[in-house]
Amino acid sequence: MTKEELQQLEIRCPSEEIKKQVQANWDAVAKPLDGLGAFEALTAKLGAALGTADFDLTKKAVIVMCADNGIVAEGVSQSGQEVTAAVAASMGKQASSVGKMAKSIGADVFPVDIGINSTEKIDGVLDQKIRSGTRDFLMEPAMTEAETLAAIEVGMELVRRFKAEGYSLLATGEMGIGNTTTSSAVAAALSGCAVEEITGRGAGLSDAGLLRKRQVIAEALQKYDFGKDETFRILSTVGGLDIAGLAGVFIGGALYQIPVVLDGVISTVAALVAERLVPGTRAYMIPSHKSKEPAAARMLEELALVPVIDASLALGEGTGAVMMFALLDMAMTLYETRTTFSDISVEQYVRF
Ligand SMILES: O=C(O)c1ccc[n+]([C@@H]2O[C@H](COP(=O)([O-])O)[C@@H](O)[C@H]2O)c1
Ligand SMILES: Cc1cc2nc[nH]c2cc1C
Repeated sequence: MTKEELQQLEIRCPSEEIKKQVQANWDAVAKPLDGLGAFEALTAKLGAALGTADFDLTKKAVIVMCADNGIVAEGVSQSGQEVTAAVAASMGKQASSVGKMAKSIGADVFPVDIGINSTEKIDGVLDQKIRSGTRDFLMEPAMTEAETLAAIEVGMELVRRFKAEGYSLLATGEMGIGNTTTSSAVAAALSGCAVEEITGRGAGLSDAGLLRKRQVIAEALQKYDFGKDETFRILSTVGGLDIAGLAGVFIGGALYQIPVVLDGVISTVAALVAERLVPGTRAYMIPSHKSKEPAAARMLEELALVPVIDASLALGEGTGAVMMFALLDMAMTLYETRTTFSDISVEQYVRF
């Protein structure tokens, strides 16, 4: 796929009719009108994306893009790149946080090596490595155009494959030391927001570390002098293989009409990248939580998506998205087994 082919992809609009039908089904449930709040609108969005008001969300999976970031050499994270491979290995055994949470609700986790800085194959992790970590973006662009496109295609292809395997809802997750630096840099460039406003402590940084992280991002943004609409150049220059892969997952979700749940700041930045590259993609996005990292709220605003969980989560891996899976499961139980006003012989409430 070339950059031009990517930007010419056309996204089908989800059906407004089905959205209305789901809302009508909710209105028939014996409960106050709009009683389930955002979950009514979100399930209507899910039905519309899936093309039916009788949808089933039983088969769910999280795609976790694992990759390293050359910018870690600049002292922007508390640990070194070796931690990415260690956590990915734990994920491959379903022993990391996301594996445990997903198991509790019967969702599947697919960790993907899209760019871990190691030459070893990791058990339980899909090998889709584009390269062993990106370049240090303070010195040179993190990725080439070809690497960026290849990572986007990995994400798109995984969605195609999981749809064929019968999944009806996917979520995004990631693991990669340094990826809150790449995400903050992309977020600042896409939004024009000040670096100090958008950059947080990631997995845990001292005051001096945070100062350094902000300096590094500010220096890079000055060096590359992006325009806000240069999405692809921003992604390949200061982004990462995980962000590009996740952007591919969102684009694949829209193309193959499978809704995709956002997770934390990295995933939310990837979502905005996807929407800017292929407009219309956001119609297939389901927000989950507002990460503690300040860039997340800003990106959600740009996407006009309102998350239902606000719990200062800052874990990544897709954990917040899996929490959302659990909440959606509860809403779906009510929807699928609905007890209606007519079941209890009460006249249905009308909308004014
Ligand atoms: O999801 C989030 O919002 C989030 C916020 C802070 C940290 N993280 C996770 O922490 C790692 C990145 O932290 P850092 O400090 O190395 O940039 C990466 O593996 C992320 O999954 C994730
Ligand atoms: C241990 C650890 C686990 C993680 N999971 C996601 N990001 C992480 C960062 C660290 C450091």
